[in-house]
Amino acid sequence: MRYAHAVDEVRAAEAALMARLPEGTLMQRAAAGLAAVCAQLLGGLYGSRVLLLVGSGDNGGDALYAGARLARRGAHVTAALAAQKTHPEGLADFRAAGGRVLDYARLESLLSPGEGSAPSSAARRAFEGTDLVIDGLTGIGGRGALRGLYGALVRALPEEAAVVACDIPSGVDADTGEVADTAVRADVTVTFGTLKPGLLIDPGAAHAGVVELVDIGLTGLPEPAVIAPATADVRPPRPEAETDKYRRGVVGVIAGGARFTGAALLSVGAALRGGAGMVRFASAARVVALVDARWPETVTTVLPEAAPGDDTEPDLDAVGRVQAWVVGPGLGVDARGERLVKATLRSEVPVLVDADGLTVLAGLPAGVRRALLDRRAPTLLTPHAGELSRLLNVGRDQIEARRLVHVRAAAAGLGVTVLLKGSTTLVADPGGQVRANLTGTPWLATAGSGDVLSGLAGALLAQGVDAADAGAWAAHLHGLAARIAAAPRRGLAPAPITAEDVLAALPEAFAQLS
Ligand SMILES: NC(=O)C1=CN([C@@H]2O[C@H](COP(=O)(O)OP(=O)(O)OC[C@H]3O[C@@H](n4cnc5c(N)ncnc54)[C@H](O)[C@@H]3O)[C@@H](O)[C@H]2O)[C@@H](O)CC1
Ligand SMILES: Nc1ncnc2c1ncn2[C@@H]1O[C@H](COP(=O)(O)OP(=O)(O)O)[C@@H](O)[C@H]1O
Ligand SMILES: [K+]
Repeated sequence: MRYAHAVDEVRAAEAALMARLPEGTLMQRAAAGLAAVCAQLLGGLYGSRVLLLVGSGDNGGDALYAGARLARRGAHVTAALAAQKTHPEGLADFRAAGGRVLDYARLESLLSPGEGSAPSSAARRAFEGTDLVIDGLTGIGGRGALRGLYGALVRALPEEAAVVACDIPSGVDADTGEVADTAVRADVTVTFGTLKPGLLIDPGAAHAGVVELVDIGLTGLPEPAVIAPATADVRPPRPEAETDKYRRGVVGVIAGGARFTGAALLSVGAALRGGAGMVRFASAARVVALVDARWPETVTTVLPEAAPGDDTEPDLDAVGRVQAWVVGPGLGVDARGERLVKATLRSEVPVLVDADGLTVLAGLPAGVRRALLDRRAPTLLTPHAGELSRLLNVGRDQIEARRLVHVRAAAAGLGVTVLLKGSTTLVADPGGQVRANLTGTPWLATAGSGDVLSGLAGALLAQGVDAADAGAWAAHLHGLAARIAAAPRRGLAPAPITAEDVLAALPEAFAQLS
């Protein structure tokens, strides 16, 4: 499990620890860890060229002390001072170690705009041949878009240099992962004491690269703001010797309609491979016929088409008993879809609402929606940013830029567990606990892969897994399966995949859990 704590909590824990330790101890621990990672990346230090980006705060102090350590071991280190005033003791130590200083005035003239917004050729020349950049512009104190020389300096960095960010890539909001404008793109981020949420959530996570945690002795941290399960933390139930198909859990899938049939096939397939003892499927005759043909192990029910004007509730008892419902993939957003979503939510078992089911929910009057979601059994909604945008009435771009805020708002506002899909999948429960998913690949952004996720999570719900774990574990397995499908053998470059490929790789993803 990886744990990420909010900035305020980190500061409080640091303050308590600093009060017990000689001054400067924590910064030395941080700098030692940072320098060790840089030395490892560089291989040989002798003759290597290192550039420090030094901001006005303690993040710059870490970079200066780390730079001094590398200089003492033979590296040529230059500190670009991007603020008029930088950490004085760190700077003194850096100079004493033989580091070269590019002071603020000189840096400012190097960065003075060349043609258009491109970095001036003077800055390009000055930074040419850099092997490694250490980014110490802003850490947990960074707020908003990079100001002053910071942005121009980041844009002028040589592309070929490796970049190590100190604590968090500058320009990324440590609490949320939001990026207002220019931000450092790091190969490695060396973070101190605990992870910060912005390292786990896009767009920040994509800027952080590999995250290395350095122990600085921080203790007494409260509950993390975000947790990210590792593969070892994903523990779906395993059948006991004397189990039977009913005891393992039966999942009911209601999916597909007049327009879409593929979603039903994918969702049912994933439910079957997700470890439930049985899958029941109910839909229109045409969809049922397809499911029967593709997945003969499914127990299917044809739901009678309602006559126009007939608004009687569908009879879910006719489908048989289930331990969880999945409703929505390819369902359609017409009156029939609405009646089916309402019927499942009125049941007393866990319900996962996905895809068209979510659009139906978004279209209901707020009071009706609230009453439907006010249920005792767990409810898990699995929107992508577009679906969440309809539920919250917030622009899709806003949701993608500020995932954490919006997934929390949705879970708290609707009183249910919400899994927000996308480049970072987040699962929030109404109490504010958030899980971030660490697996997956951008190749997963392919039509139908969400339907696989819903079937898989539904199967976990039917096996008695709580909504937050069902969502987080399903996302983890789904991401593992996608990686296996995209690069089936070690050393192969990832290739395009289909949702069917993800479905086919689910057994191997489960096998990786043991
Ligand atoms: N507090 C501690 O005990 C420790 C802190 N450490 C380091 O200290 C960092 C925090 O240091 P600080 O609190 O000084 O904060 P930072 O160094 O992260 O940033 C604060 C400074 O950056 C400026 N700034 C903020 N946003 C900016 C923006 N968008 N554009 C331009 N300038 C901006 C502020 O005006 C302020 O001067 C941590 O991230 C970590 O690297 C480590 O040494 C470990 C111990
Ligand atoms: N950039 C990305 N990187 C990794 N995973 C992604 C990315 N974009 C989307 N995904 C994942 O792909 C799946 C797409 O699901 P969804 O949007 O519901 O598509 P569909 O409705 O076509 O099935 C989700 O699991 C989502 O988290
Ligand atoms: K930084």
